[in-house]
Amino acid sequence: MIELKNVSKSFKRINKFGYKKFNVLDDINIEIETGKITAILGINGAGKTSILKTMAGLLKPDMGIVLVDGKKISKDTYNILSFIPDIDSYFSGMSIKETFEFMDFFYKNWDMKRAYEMIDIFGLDKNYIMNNLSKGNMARIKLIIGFSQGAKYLLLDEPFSGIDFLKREEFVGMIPKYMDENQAIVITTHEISEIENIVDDVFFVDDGKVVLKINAEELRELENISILDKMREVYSNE
Ligand SMILES: Nc1ncnc2c1ncn2[C@@H]1O[C@H](COP(=O)(O)OP(=O)(O)OP(=O)(O)O)[C@@H](O)[C@H]1O
Repeated sequence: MIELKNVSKSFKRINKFGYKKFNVLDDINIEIETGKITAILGINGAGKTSILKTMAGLLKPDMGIVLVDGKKISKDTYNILSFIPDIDSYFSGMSIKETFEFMDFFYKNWDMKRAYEMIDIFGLDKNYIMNNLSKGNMARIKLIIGFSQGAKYLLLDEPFSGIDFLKREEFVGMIPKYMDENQAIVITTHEISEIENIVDDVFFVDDGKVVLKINAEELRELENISILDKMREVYSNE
């Protein structure tokens, strides 16, 4: 389990009066359970990426605590967390094959068989050069890298940006297909409709706060409404 307990983080922002502190994360409490796909949902600037970076140990909270399997983030926890960022900054001059070889060297649990299986499914060629990839193919490679690192916790920041409408269903379907039961996947998104069918827990984030947590199954059973409807309800009450 990943636990964020009373996590707060602020940055300084410059304005005409000088610097002003503003809260990016404000007393966040989140639990990520294994065997589940969890979505962190919110509009632009809500704090989704900051939450993911905090889970990955890349952003240090000013207050509160982050526990991964009951332990504070350390070198040991890095091996069980895989953070796939929104930006495409991978190894620009390398081919896909060379990128995989680099990953194999770097990550002790790298699964080369899985990586090649996934590029076949996506119809990619291992000799493609990374910086020539289209946005959609880069998104696919990032998903492959995430799933092949063999990490228990896979943190995917906006994984669907760049994937066109027609291919999204196939792409989204790969996530539960490749997920192990003792793994947990966290996805940030502002478009819940595309993952509505695969997600278990959803944390609605607004202005650095968790404003609602729902379980997708319970929502369907108890309220008989979709997550998208719930999202409209939450954000229209502002
Ligand atoms: N290092 C930083 N320094 C200053 N401000 C930051 C920093 N990182 C994030 N912010 C600000 O914190 C707020 C939340 O950013 P964050 O990237 O977490 O939001 P988000 O929900 O992921 O947004 P988006 O959907 O646009 O990616 C934004 O206002 C952003 O400008």
